[in-house]
Amino acid sequence: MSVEVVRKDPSDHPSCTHGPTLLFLKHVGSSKERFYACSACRSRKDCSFYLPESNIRKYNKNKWKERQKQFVSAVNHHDKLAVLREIRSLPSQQRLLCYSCDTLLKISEKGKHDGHSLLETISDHQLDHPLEILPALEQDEKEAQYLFSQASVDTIVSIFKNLGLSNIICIGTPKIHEHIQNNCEDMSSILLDFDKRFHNFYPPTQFGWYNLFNHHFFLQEAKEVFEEYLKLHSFSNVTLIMDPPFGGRLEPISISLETISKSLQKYHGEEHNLLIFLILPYFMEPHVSNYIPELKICDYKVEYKNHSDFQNGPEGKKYGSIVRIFTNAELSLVKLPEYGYKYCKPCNKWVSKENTHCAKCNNCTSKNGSTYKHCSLCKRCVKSTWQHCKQCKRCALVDHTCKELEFTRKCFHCQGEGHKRAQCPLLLCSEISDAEMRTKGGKRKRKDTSEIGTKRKKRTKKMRKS
Ligand SMILES: C[S@@+](CC[C@H](N)C(=O)[O-])C[C@H]1O[C@@H](n2cnc3c(N)ncnc32)[C@H](O)[C@@H]1O
Ligand SMILES: [Zn+2]
Ligand SMILES: [Zn+2]
Ligand SMILES: [Zn+2]
Ligand SMILES: [Zn+2]
Ligand SMILES: [Zn+2]
Ligand SMILES: [Zn+2]
Repeated sequence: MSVEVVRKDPSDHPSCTHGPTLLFLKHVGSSKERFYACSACRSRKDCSFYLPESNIRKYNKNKWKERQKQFVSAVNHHDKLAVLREIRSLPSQQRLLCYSCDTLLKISEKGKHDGHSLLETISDHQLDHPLEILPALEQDEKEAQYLFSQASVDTIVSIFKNLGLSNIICIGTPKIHEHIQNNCEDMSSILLDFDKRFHNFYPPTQFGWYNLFNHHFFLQEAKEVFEEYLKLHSFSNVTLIMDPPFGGRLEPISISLETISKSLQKYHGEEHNLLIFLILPYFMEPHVSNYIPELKICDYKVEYKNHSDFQNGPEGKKYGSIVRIFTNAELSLVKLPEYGYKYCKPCNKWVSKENTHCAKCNNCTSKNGSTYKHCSLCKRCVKSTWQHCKQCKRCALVDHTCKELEFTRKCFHCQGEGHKRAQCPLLLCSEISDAEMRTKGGKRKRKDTSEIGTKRKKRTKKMRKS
């Protein structure tokens, strides 16, 4: 079974509470099913919308409009801003945050929040750094909020500075936004994120409640503010950085990026190209080349604070974080830290220090962060742990089963070439879940994350422990 997203602008699709739905195409054996489902929530317990394309006439637009209204009614950004201003005027001991109600409070209101989960005493620093007091949302089917390490934030911001980029659209990158707001006087940023808790801490000019899979703004005003941001800033120094939730689909992301790029061109001329920094695991490269071919992979290993697979050093994977930056910025100008990286003259770009230049391939060929070796029979570089197998006529792991390899030239799951099922980006989450189960000595069992509506175990707590 496999599920694809039909790559088209979703703005005329039926909407759930999270904006226009996506049209999915499910193959089961030789039969196909086309249906609309939520763009943001991969589990039906988070959003129940499901409508076969053939039943489109049964879509109850008014019912869903009403639900949308209700969904956003709890948020009035201007009221939240007024509360923030009042809270700022109080001494820190008189400030509270109610996690249960998702609101800042004065100490005099505490009685109304009896039994709620409260944070008492909030410093100015904490009000300016909400990520230090908001617990990361780690539900993989929805938010999957994994935060960059400070070293990665510093590197990314210094890449922007080197390129003369000073106005930054932060989509799903609250840490970059927070850093710029607090530390970079000569830069501006606007955060677009699905996490509505940021309404409590940023004014409408700095935060918009947004769904990146359908370019949907939950509040009309946020849409207007964003358009104004695009209008206001000169094209040459605007850039966009996006770190989508883990396992998020590239087809809809590529459409949202196109929409933003066109909007910017509308204001500043068609000759310009929006600079994009998209953060994804390295093995998404074939998919990125497919959907957003102008983005090239940069060797920088993006590190996260709260996910062990995305860390360098002893805590992380053997060869460091698996996450990279994909960008259409000129790679020769994307300068990486001297510690851990080097400039490769023939490639005219910065690469990880383990990545050796292969004269035969005329490239720095490592993908996973280890040093690769050239195989003259395969005529390409391969992982150093691989050896050429005469029977399979290709390089493979020393202990592979030859017969198995024959069947894995194409990915079993998405039928794509260039990776096997185990590396299939669409199965990424379940792959990690598998690895986890194996290390825990559990039985190997794979689940399909792209399967809409299947019940998936919450792994968030487990992941935090691992
Ligand atoms: C993997 S985290 C990235 C955080 C980033 N590494 C940082 O430190 O700033 C994904 C982010 O995307 C946001 N997000 C999740 N689903 C989203 C959606 N459908 N639209 C927009 N943002 C979304 C999450 O709230 C979270 O902030
Ligand atoms: Zn939905
Ligand atoms: Zn409360
Ligand atoms: Zn090179
Ligand atoms: Zn080579
Ligand atoms: Zn070989
Ligand atoms: Zn073999």
